[in-house]
Amino acid sequence: MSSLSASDLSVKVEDLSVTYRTTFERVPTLKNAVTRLGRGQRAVREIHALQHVSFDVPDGTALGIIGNNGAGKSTLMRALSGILPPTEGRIEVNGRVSPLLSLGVGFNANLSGRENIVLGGLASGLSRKEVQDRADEVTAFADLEEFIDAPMRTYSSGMYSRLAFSVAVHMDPDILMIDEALSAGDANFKTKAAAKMAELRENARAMFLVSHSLASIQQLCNDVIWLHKGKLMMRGTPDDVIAEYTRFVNVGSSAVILEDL
Ligand SMILES: Nc1ncnc2c1ncn2[C@@H]1O[C@H](COP(=O)(O)OP(=O)(O)OP(=O)(O)O)[C@@H](O)[C@H]1O
Repeated sequence: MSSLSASDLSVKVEDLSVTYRTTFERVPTLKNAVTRLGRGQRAVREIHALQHVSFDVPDGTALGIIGNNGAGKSTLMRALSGILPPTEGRIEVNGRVSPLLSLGVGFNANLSGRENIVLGGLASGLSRKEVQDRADEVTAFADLEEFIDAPMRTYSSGMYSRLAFSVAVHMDPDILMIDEALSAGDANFKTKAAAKMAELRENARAMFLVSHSLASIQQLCNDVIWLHKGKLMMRGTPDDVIAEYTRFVNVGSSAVILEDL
């Protein structure tokens, strides 16, 4: 039985840890090489990308996720969207989550943009007909009419991101997950994307936004968590958390510098 109350919580994260295990070839030292006759040695490296993170997300929350490179933000988004199973702890999600295509998961570069729209839509739980009905709108929003039948490997990174964003926001998600969406595309697209997110915020149960632009976080979110080296450092209002984070990284409060974090 879920302990999540359908009426007021969209997401509950309890004691979540995610550990990546990678193996690598250890470079043999001369002595090792001689005694082990030059055989390479496999070693396992564990990366504790998230460590005992807990938080609740009430309906109506636009949650910003901030933190330095490698803090665990994308890992958290992957775990929330169900792509990555928790190593420990649990995640309860109440509603349909938008596909996380902007992370490079879900799109197949050998297929056309149009075929990838269908894949993304199916991944987010829509029927083929529902997705096909929206394909033109998705394409138009991404300004990709001319290119939509070309394989995605021929797209620029901006075109790729615009399509990812457009698919994510047109699938009527209950929970909208956006990773670095504001850095997708050019200035014109950024403005359009920000307006779309503000509109969706009204309808979606919750929104998660990972961004290095603290100005965007401040503008679009009403709640913020700050991750650092896999740990939850702080949860609070955008003003409070951004102030603490800025103090932590010791850059002062110049808006120009804030934008560059
Ligand atoms: N597939 C993976 N395999 C192994 N380690 C990984 C993998 N993905 C991420 N990591 C590691 O997990 C940690 C958290 O990475 P993550 O991408 O979640 O951080 P982030 O906060 O999103 O960073 P950024 O701001 O640079 O995007 C990092 O130490 C990273 O090297």
